[in-house]
Amino acid sequence: MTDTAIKPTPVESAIAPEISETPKAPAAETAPVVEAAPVVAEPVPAPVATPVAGAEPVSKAEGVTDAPAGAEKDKTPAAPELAPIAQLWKVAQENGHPEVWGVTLADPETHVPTQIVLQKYLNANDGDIAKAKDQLTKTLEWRAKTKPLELIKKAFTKAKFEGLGFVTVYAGEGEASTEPESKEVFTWNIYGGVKSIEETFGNLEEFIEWRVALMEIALQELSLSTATKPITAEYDPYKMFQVHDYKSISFLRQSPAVKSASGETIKVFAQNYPELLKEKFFVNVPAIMGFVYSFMKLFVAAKTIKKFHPMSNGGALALEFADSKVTGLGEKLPAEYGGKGGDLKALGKEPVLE
Ligand code: HEM
Repeated sequence: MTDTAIKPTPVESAIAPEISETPKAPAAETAPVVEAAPVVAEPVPAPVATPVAGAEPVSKAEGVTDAPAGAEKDKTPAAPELAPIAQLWKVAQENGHPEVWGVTLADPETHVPTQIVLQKYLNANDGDIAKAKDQLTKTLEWRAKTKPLELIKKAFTKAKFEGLGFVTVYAGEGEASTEPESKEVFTWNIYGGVKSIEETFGNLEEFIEWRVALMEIALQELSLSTATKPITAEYDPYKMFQVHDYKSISFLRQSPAVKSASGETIKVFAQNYPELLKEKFFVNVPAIMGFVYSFMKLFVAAKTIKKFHPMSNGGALALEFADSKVTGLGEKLPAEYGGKGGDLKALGKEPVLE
């Protein structure tokens, strides 16, 4: 990272008791990807091992498991177990909620977008199928209840949320292809722009709905529903960058409203949006507020924290993207983040405001 990265102040033990009211987020969003371990499932019909049409076949490690060792010794041959992805598909079918992240779920053997969604639940849980099933079930239940796609159309109060959240997409010159590597999706949270903590964070449910709407807009831009490349435990280009900008925050204490809004958002996102974060930058963090970083980290899974980059100078953000496959990504960012591109108000999408 750049030399603008600030060092968190070691105050965790001093503030640790404060967090007991908020449960620690599950290790979901950024669990390191490992090969999915073969899992013995209840006997069910064998999957049709057709490769995904028009795509690289899903490798055995993350998609297909052999019959359990010793099965052939049984007198009655055991029905072959389902591959982990097929088991997750069964969970989704049994649950009945038809979509996740804008993808209408279908048989992952032939439907790449569904393979991507289900594989992310496996990756988020280090290939642990029981945990992946549990997390997927909870997501399906949450989506059925929350109806996140409808929140994209819902109008939020301008006075509370205007200018606080944007989604931008940057594609390379002449790279407007369907390749996931040819574009980068960013969500921006300009929490430094909050005018009144009570207004923005006071109604927790409304804040979470607005935050979810922003995430769902970003997911639409990621366009998993048109994806053509299956992912594996090691390869997953369907992720986004997130930026929190704390420029000119006018309050130096974390109010209870901010604490519960951030705690609840972290929990909801870790549970329902796993494996969608590439890297997260916290910019314009006043040095005096380094302690907040230490505090926030207490809520977040260790694997997710590895993707966090606090920076005191927002103008240096563009330098962070020199390695991007999108040519000149840094230059495309708004000028206030060190690029030469249009500002967020001009280029970004916001949740609907009224
Ligand atoms: C006092 C003003 C602040 C407000 C209103 C605020 C607001 C929030 C909110 C609402 C979240 C929930 C997650 C999200 O929206 O993506 C969050 C997360 C977070 N904030 Fe802040 N924050 C403030 C200050 C800071 C400061 C100064 C830092 C230091 C870097 C910081 C670091 C973090 C971290 C590390 C997370 C966890 C992010 C995640 O799990 O993705 N916050 N903040």
